[in-house]
Parts: sequence; structure tokens; C-alpha cells
Amino acid sequence: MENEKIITTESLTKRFGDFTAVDHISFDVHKGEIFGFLGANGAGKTTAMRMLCGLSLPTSGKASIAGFDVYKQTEKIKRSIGYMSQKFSLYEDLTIKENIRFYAGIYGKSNKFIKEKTALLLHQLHLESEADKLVRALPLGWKQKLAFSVAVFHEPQLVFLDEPTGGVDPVTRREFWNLIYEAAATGITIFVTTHYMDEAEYCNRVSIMVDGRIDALDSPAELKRKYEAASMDEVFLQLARKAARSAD
Ligand SMILES: Nc1ncnc2c1ncn2[C@@H]1O[C@H](COP(=O)(O)OP(=O)(O)OP(=O)(O)O)[C@@H](O)[C@H]1O
Repeated sequence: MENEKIITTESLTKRFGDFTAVDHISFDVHKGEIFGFLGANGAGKTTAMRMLCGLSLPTSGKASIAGFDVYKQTEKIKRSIGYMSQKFSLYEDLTIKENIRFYAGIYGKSNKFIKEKTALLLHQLHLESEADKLVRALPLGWKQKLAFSVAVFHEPQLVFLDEPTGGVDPVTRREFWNLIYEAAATGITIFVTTHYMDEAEYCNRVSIMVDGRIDALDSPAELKRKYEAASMDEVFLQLARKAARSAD
């Protein structure tokens, strides 16, 4: 169902002392959508995402992820999602195959499932001959692709990607996005933060956070029309210019 909601938030807020990092955000994400979550440094993206993943309790407001409540059902949320952070969580001292097995094991997948899916994944990533090499030997772009594949290995309904493509060239980023499209085509919802505006163009819808609030949310085409901008870069700059929070 195109309009089935997998994330809903209502006035979701997180304060640290008297500082409001996330300020009453309300939005929905639909099942199967590629949803871009943008904002300048310090806008509150990571804080918001940590609440949605069940890693941090909100101060106030409501949110439901895959039908589960972010206050009371955090363990169920964690089992329904995949997560890839900026410092992707692969073990450098384990081989590629060992990393896959380790993460799949956490989600309680059967040996048969793990074996068959590992073979498929290694084939898709063209990593068959590298399977027994340590992850540390892989170039950054390959680590990112592997980390993404591991994050969706257990076939979650939804995957959160926090700046998944930092530090690699545009061609490698484009290859990474092919993996995102493939996952989305199987019905997995993608929630992605990025600082790259070409990537914002690849999303179905994009929200832009400014100083803890969501200032804009629409498809890239509609945002460009509304802000009379030629690119998402221009839309972003128009909004980010208003930010009172400094980058660091
Ligand atoms: N545990 C914390 N205690 C106090 N302040 C915090 C804490 N975590 C985040 N903040 C503050 O909340 C604000 C939002 O931070 P957050 O990391 O969510 O932003 P972001 O949009 O993800 O930025 P970036 O793109 O740099 O990762 C920042 O001003 C940050 O300093």
C-alpha cells in the first residue's frame, strides 16, 4: 500500500537540559519510500534518528515505527529495522564472511538462511573472491556497500542510514545508491541522512531540518518549484541560511 505509514511522529521533541535539539517535529514516512532527512550540521538529524530507532527516549511528543511505540516498544523497533551509522559498524578484524554471519546471528536467522543469503550477497557485491579477507583490507566505498548489505541482511521493514556515503567519490556514491534502489524495490523503506544534494535528488521525498524543526518537506521537484530553485542545493542553501545554530 503506497500510503501505508511506517513512521509517524507528532510533536516529537528532545531536550538536553534547557537546549531543545529536536523541536516538535511532525511527519510521516510511507512504506517503500526513499525518505531523505536533511539539515545542516547540528540541525538535530542524528538526535531525531536515534529516537526513531529506539536508541534514545524522547522528552515529549509521539512516534511510532513499524507500528511500535518509541517509548514502550524499543526492543520491537530494533528488531524491525536496520541501521547503518556514519562510522559503519563492521568489525575490521573479522573477515567479510564473518561479519555477515555475526550480524545475521544477532537477528536470530537460521543457518540455512544465512548460508544461502551470504552466497547471494557476495555474488551481488562481486566479493566472492574476497569473502575470507579482513574487512580492514577493503576500500572505504566497498566497506560502505557491505555495511549497507549487512544492515538489510535480516530483511527489515525499514533501514536507517546516517550519512552512509561520506568520504567517497561520486561514482562510488552512485553505486551505493543502486543498492538503495534495489532494496527499496523489494519493499524496504529507506530513511537516509546526507549532506550531498545530488543524493537528495534521488529521494522520493525530502525533509529539511533547521534548528531542530522541520522547515520543508516534499518531493525534490516540488521543493524546487516552491523555492524557485534550479537544484536541491539551492533549496537547501535558502533554508540553511536562516539557521541560528552554528555548525560546531
Ligand atoms: N547528548 C547531548 N547532549 C547535549 N547536546 C547534544 C547531545 N547530542 C546532541 N546535542 C546537540 O544537539 C544538537 C543537534 O545535534 P545532532 O547531532 O542531532 O545534529 P545533526 O543534525 O545530526 O548534525 P550533524 O550533521 O553534524 O551530524 C547539536 O547542537 C548538538 O550539540
